Amino acid sequence: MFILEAFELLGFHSVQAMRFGDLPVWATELANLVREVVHFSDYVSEFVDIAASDDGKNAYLFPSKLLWREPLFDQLIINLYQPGEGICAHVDLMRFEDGIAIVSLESSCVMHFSRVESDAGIITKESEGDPHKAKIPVFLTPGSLVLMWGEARYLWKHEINRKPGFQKWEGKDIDQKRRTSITLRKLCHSE
Ligand SMILES: O=C(O)CCC(=O)C(=O)O
Ligand SMILES: [Fe+2]
Repeated sequence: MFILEAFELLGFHSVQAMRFGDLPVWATELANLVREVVHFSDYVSEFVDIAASDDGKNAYLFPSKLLWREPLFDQLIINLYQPGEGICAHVDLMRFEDGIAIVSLESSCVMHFSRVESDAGIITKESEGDPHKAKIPVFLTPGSLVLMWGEARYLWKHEINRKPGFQKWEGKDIDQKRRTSITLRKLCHSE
């Protein structure tokens, strides 16, 4: 992928690059791909874990009012993490609208989700008796797409702790390499 090569040529290590407004052509293409994947998710629904809609009648990866907004995204962040580097638990800033996409590249990793509210109830077996500690692990391989909207965007924090001992999947340590992520969001515009 050319962005990664460009970073290498420039000798970047840990980097965060941000872009607002009109996205570069490749990012617009990426956003179109996200839209296409979601739109045609019916075809792959048996392979992916699709969240139920608010009314429970339909299932979708992104609600259609978000999917068909224009533009879908107008802000871009590229994060480049060296082995051991990650991102602390957070909810994305409220200046961004609902509906956030993250493309995860290079090193596989585990992203953990935890409830913002401590009294949210029991979430996993492990958390029984202590919902404050509930963390839901999500394994991201190169090319994984994370879509956050509704509860996942507002009521859950996400984090990637790549400090030694924290990146395990199925009992094994994940081999830590450089990781790059591309986050696509839409800024809230005052009416
Ligand atoms: O690197 C990631 O996958 C997460 C990035 C993120 O959460 C953010 O930029 O807000
Ligand atoms: Fe985030």
